[in-house]
Amino acid sequence: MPRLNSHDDFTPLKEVIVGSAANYVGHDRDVSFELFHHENLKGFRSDWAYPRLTRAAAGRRESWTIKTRYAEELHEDVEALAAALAGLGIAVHRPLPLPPDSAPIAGLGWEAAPTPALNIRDNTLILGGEIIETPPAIRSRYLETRLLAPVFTAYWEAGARWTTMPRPTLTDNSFDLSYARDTATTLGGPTEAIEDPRPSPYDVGVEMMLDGAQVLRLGRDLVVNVAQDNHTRGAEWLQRHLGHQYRVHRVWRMADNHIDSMVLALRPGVFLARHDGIRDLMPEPLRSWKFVVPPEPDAGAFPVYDDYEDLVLTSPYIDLNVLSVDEHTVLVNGECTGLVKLLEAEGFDVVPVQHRHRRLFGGGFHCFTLDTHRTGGFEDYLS
Ligand SMILES: NC(=[NH2+])NCCC[C@H](N)C(=O)O
Repeated sequence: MPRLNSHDDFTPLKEVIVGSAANYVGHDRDVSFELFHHENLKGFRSDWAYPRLTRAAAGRRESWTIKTRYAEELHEDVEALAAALAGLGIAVHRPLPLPPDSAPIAGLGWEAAPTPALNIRDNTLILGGEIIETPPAIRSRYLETRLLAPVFTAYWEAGARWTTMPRPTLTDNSFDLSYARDTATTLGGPTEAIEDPRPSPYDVGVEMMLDGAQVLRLGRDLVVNVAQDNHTRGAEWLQRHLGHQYRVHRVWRMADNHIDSMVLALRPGVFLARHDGIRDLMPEPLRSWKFVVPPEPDAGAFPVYDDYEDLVLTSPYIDLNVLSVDEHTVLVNGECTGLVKLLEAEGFDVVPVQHRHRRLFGGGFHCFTLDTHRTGGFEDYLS
């Protein structure tokens, strides 16, 4: 296994891990899940999005079955993504698949059904030659990175540093509810508060939680989206851990959590951004970059889901979540023709890959992957 080296999202990609959708059978709807996906579950008011939930969710755990056809089609699309990357000459690694009928996992005072290591961008941050496992905010994802342990072990054996951020206890009181309580969503509408956390003998107060996908990596500069105190603590940990070599720029509430359906760097000087306002939310030195903004998503490009049976977890902007293979070549969901055309007009080579159910499983190609080897180094793109 060659050495781990990944400082950015756009220099030539040599090795990547592609998530697995095997045996994705359902979601555990407990307080951690409801809070994390709050914005899409409750805040998005549009006639083609999921209607708001009617019952308070705090403290409850309810399993929500995903229709077999959607799970199978997702699996097909993810396997095709892995094959497309391999076809481009990139070494592709895979997590362990979640076994069928896997037993629930448990923490102090809670139990949850595990989900497969699909959106692997979320719970790990690769910074250069270091693997940093980030503290999960969703209970059912608590052990997800263990499915990546064989790959991480191989990189460790080849010399990588391997770090785990402090693990949260994830009691109901661990969560800072302020974002869910007091913001208009990034999609415009107000959100409904999630109330009524249950006390636990294991309460430790508000904990550090930060997903790798909240971090935009640009060599020695990191842009970290912070929306509430769980994130503030995570960003603080990261700054202390990395010391002064890195510049950790915090951006306030660009998104509820993940940044990668808001803004992605396509090459030095060029961002792909959800809307024009993203420029003003970025750290000052990055505002002079070009921001390419795709046309508004076309409602007709998404499968039609059942308002009550199918849980929509992402916004219609999810196709912005592309994966760059190098500074000229981008893997794009072929179903998103507006974006394909725009990137071609901007001079990129687009590799179209099918991804049908991007609204049901929380991610696109950037989320499903973790680039472990790109040729770029610890550059200063701001000078
Ligand atoms: N790394 C990820 N899982 N990113 C996906 C973010 C999706 C975002 N919450 C949206 O609704 O568009």
